[in-house]
Amino acid sequence: MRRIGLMGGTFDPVHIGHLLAAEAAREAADLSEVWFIPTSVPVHKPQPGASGAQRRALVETAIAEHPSFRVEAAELDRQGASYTIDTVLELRERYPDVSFYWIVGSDMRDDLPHWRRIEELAELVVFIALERPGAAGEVAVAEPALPDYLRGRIVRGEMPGIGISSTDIRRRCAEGRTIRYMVPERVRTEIERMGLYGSRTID
Ligand SMILES: Nc1ncnc2c1ncn2[C@@H]1O[C@H](COP(=O)(O)OP(=O)(O)OP(=O)(O)O)[C@@H](O)[C@H]1O
Ligand SMILES: O=C(O)c1ccc[n+]([C@@H]2O[C@H](COP(=O)([O-])O)[C@@H](O)[C@H]2O)c1
Repeated sequence: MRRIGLMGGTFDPVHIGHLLAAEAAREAADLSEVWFIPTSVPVHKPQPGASGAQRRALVETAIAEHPSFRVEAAELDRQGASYTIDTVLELRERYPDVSFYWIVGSDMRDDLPHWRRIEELAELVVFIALERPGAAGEVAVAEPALPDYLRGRIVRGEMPGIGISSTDIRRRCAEGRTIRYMVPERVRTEIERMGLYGSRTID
């Protein structure tokens, strides 16, 4: 069975933490592909500053050179609240011969018990959790604290800790500060060209 990783995120904007997490997950679980899934309406955080089309375009730009990465627009096409269970059920119907893995940073791993229909979701995907500096779960021993339905359903992947967040990038843009090397160079120039997050050209 083909093994596909699903990298869900708001990507407001995509940054190198997302890209490294996806690549580390690909290696950790021997995935043949990783599909990036931008949310339409995130269910647990403020609404994005950039539109779905803008966030998707930036992800397309960021992953263009990776032969095994692509964008899956299921959540943007569906619109409304982006619950992962709905996305996974839809993808399983469209791709019955695929094993799906859902990729998360360690901050989200600890949040998993609060996700909609998580017991059902944990039967449909294996989660791959990547360490994220500053996340509460970073130093905790995760497995014993997990509810039964998540035991054995979370694979840990290793990646160099990247203390970058979309929040930090949006703030930097608004303050006219550099985001060079925090995002791929073409993403940076696109953000400036579109004037996103209050950015202006700082070259
Ligand atoms: N630096 C990072 N290292 C590892 N995983 C990350 C990192 N940044 C984000 N992730 C993971 O990528 C997924 C999507 O994250 P998201 O698009 O919300 O980015 P974010 O930087 O957390 O955004 P924001 O700052 O707006 O909350 C989540 O599972 C998150 O844990
Ligand atoms: O389905 C849920 O209940 C749920 C709750 C929190 C987060 N998620 C998903 O987790 C992914 C990462 O979320 P975020 O906010 O870090 O972009 C994204 O695809 C969200 O839709 C999903």
